[in-house]
Amino acid sequence: MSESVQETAKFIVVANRLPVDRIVNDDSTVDWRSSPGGLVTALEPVMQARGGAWIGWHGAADEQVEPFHHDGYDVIPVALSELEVERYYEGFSNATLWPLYHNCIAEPVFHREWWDAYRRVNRRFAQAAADRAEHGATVWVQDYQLQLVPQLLREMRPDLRIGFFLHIPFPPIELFNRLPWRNGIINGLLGADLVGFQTPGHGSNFLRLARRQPGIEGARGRVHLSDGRMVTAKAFPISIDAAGMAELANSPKVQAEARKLRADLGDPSTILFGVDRLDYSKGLRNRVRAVGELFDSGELNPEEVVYLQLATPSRERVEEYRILRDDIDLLVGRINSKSASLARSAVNYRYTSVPRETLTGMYQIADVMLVTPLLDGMNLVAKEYLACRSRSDSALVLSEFAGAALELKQAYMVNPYDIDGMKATILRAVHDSPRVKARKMRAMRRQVFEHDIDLWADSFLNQLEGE
Ligand SMILES: O=P(O)(O)OC[C@H]1O[C@H](O[C@H]2O[C@H](CO)[C@@H](O)[C@H](O)[C@H]2O)[C@H](O)[C@@H](O)[C@@H]1O
Ligand SMILES: O=c1ccn([C@@H]2O[C@H](COP(=O)(O)OP(=O)(O)O)[C@@H](O)[C@H]2O)c(=O)[nH]1
Repeated sequence: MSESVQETAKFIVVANRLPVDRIVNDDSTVDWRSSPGGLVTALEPVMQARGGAWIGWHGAADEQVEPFHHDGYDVIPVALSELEVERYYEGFSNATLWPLYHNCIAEPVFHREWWDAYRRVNRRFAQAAADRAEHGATVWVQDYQLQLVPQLLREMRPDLRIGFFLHIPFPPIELFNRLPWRNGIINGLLGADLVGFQTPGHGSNFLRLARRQPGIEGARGRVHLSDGRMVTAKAFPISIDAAGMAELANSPKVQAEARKLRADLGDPSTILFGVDRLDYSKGLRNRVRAVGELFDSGELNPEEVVYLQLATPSRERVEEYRILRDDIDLLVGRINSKSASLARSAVNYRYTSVPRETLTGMYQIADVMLVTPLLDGMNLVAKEYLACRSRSDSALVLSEFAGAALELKQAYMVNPYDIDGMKATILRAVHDSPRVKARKMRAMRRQVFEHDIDLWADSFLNQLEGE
């Protein structure tokens, strides 16, 4: 395969994020770092297998970066100004749409200038795809930051096959209809031939709204537009490269890392583990409270049990995320000040991201994995744990409001709003017999290995290309 960047591509992914972030250091030197979040984890192996071009923002403001070749595909950076980062990314995407689509856990903020920036930036992404696509190419647009791209791209290039996948929940009509620009968003999405969702419920919410648009009729997962086009909406639950992760987990390097991590934590008899972007949708406040109360009451003994929680920095300039960071610092500090032995802390909390090998090592030492979002499109962390941890005496505590809960039915299921219920379930996950845990793990691991990222990409793209 050629190592130089191609002028055009017959397969293109368009996402707000590129797989790598450009970091400009204080001394003006430049580093590239792996981008945060599950979207990148999921799409990287798809691009490595298929080749083509990935169009996205490189994570730094006011910087023009030339296209480059990376891991078997072309990376086409789209530039954003500082004001666009503020209004399109932090504003409309992450202070309007993100809370609105996550059940208004935080109050969505509506500003007309943010919407204007969102439209302008969506047009830039659509233009970049139109310029790069071969005649008849397949273009796969990703996520809530780019919901206008399908329609804009179709106007520019009617010859293309256009797919769209939403990684986060699509809200019920009563919430979506608060959005002053709701028709713009629905029409934007209807520019695609196929719109994919994480769960059937999200797809039905979208179809109900689409059918209310003038001139649109629909039945059985499809809508017919007045121009004769047909748009299909369907669930395609996203997944991970399960075999690749298992291989990494079993490598001598990660095994050694796991042993060292366990020793560094003081070799406790039980390790509870959580890893999340520091986002209010992930339910960290309630999770930390629940575990803290278990330490307080002595139901978990801090001499024997450690709770390791990694929170990866996310959207740090958005108000709600700053407040959350302070809240978690405070909660963890309180627990440790009460229950810490001199030798080690009950809660080992790290506000950082870690290399893939280290994270894999952490999954390996986690006796009980805590995944308790208030609402989550899918949650790949739950699936990664299952792929990496082959020991049968393991337990996954999972929120019923994560998309993953529809597939991982044998998990220790919790309502993350019910702190007492969560405490009882965590204790069950710690104390259940190895036989009970083994049965659950076997069934869930089978599900993850049989429904991996290749199956996700193939099902979506085969359907799109057959439409
Ligand atoms: O790009 P950021 O603003 O730093 O945020 C990171 C990503 O977060 C979201 O991830 C979602 O996608 C996952 C994979 O489908 C899914 O498991 C998870 O439930 C979602 O929250 C966001 O949707 C991405 O666009 C961001 O890149
Ligand atoms: O230090 C870290 C912490 C997390 N992750 C990855 O971030 C992704 C989180 O995806 P998920 O779907 O659980 O949630 P999102 O952050 O996308 O909402 C997973 O693939 C993790 O392996 C990572 O690469 N480094």
